Amino acid sequence: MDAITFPPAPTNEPNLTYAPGSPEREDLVVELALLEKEQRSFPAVIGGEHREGGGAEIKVVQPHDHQHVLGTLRNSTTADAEAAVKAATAAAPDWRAMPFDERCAILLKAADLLAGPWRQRLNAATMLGQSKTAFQAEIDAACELIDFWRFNVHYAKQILTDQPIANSPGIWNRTDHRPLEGFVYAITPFNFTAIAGNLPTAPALMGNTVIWKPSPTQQLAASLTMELLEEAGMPPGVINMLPGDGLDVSKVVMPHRDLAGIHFTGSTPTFQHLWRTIGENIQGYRTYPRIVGETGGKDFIVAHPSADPDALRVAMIRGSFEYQGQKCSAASRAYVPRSVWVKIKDQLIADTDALSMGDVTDLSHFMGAVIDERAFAKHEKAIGRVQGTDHLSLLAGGQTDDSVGYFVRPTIVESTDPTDQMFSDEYFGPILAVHVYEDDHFEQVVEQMESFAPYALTGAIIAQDRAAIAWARKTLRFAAGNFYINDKPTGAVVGQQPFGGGRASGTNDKAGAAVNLLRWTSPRSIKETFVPPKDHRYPHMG
Ligand SMILES: NC(=O)c1ccc[n+]([C@@H]2O[C@H](COP(=O)([O-])OP(=O)(O)OC[C@H]3O[C@@H](n4cnc5c(N)ncnc54)[C@H](O)[C@@H]3O)[C@@H](O)[C@H]2O)c1
Ligand SMILES: N[C@@H](CCC=O)C(=O)O
Repeated sequence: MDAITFPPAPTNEPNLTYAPGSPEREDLVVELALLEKEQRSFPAVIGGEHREGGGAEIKVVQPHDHQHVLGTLRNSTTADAEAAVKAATAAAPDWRAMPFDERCAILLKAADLLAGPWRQRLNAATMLGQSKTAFQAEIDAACELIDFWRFNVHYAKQILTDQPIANSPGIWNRTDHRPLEGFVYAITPFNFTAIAGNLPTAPALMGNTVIWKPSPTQQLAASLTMELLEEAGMPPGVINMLPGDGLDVSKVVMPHRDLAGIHFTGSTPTFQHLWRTIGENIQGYRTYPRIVGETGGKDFIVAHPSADPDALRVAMIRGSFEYQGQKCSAASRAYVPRSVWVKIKDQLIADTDALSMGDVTDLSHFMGAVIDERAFAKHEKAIGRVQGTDHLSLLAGGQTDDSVGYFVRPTIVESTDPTDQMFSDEYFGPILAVHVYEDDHFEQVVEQMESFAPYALTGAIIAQDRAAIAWARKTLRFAAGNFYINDKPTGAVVGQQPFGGGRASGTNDKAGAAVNLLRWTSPRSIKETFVPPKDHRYPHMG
């Protein structure tokens, strides 16, 4: 008989520092050298079998050194997708019948493997493939992914133990937290190894089988994550990974009768396309697919005249330029009162111009390159527009160079017009738009920016005045799913600041939290009557 058990209580994985001379730095350098030398092929994983996709070849390169090829993948075809659906369907009965504790143990083992022997391999892959610095790789590929796996086990257990609180005499009520009927399609972005690892495993933990389509530019770390999960004991067919652009995969998977949910993180247009496709196919599904998507942002920092100037300056630099601004949470618009602006402007520009950028295997850099040619071109265009626009002035950065890697200098643009597109459009890179306002216009500025952008992901208020903080917290209640007071708007920690946003930023089903895991269950209410009535007549009938 199964005992009632309690998995180990989760705590956040501590960040290692990679300071010169530290053992983690030495291990990381070794892994970087190994992975740089390898030229891998990245196969699909279908029903536990590793096999080359049948479509066009895509080279996976280092963004900061785009002639350096890390490996190649082949676009997955419709035939690959059909095989993956078959494998996910075949694996489902055994996986959902597997005791919950065993499913938990697989993810807890994966977390321990990542905290130990796999840590520097996945960090190195994330640095080389996604151009993250050692620190940015550590907080993502190591700590956040470990936290997702450990905290999800804790929250899943909470869900299973959530049972009806009332039972009429002679009756026992129970809730059966079933997995969904069908498979889940997990589609993941380039920018976070942790998100890529969480999106397929969260539904799997709840007993679902999954088709996972990672981003081609994150494929190195995605393939290693898949290997790690296999080592942790994830059975064949539970998570089926299909590399490539996903276009042919979606042709098969999106209209499939057994599509039970999509777990997506990426841009708003892609998510809206997927949602529309589900709408167009709505009559063909066995059950209504769950749609969970976390998408774009136009994240803000608003400073009040009482703001601490140094706190503001550091929040602007770190919040906007860490990982080249390629976090959905990155600050890309700031509203600063003139009295504070005059105190920080020169230092802010000097600090920004001094940020070192380059090959991330040189650990002295603050930043690497943007992810690919498309992102580079988008930034060149946005910066090019500044020169010809009267109300915009370039204060820092603006230089771009793609001769070796896709480098875009951290850029600050001042705009006298808070309705410029720089305050509404997501560029997803190192460009910060600043609007300087007169000190007595704080409330008008906040009311204007509250809904000027369509997004509502992250935002920050920097202020010392408690009444101003309280007012901003209330006025900006729906402007951000993650709201920070006197801090940068990036760096949410699992279990501490559950992450996700509303409006055009997504369905706000907080990653790494119970509300997210609930979306992958379909509860069944069970009522048992111990001594059923034997007479159909009611007492009032006499
Ligand atoms: N809110 C969040 O939690 C969060 C987190 C990370 C990134 N993001 C957002 O992600 C975006 C950047 O990531 P990106 O460039 O990888 O986004 P993207 O939308 O270009 O791609 C996301 C994923 O969707 C895939 N895709 C695109 N079309 C598809 C289709 N028809 N069928 C199947 N798959 C398809 C891509 O290959 C990739 O795997 C930004 O907008 C950023 O704000 C949001
Ligand atoms: N959760 C991350 C952002 C993820 C999106 O890219 C943060 O809070 O900075």
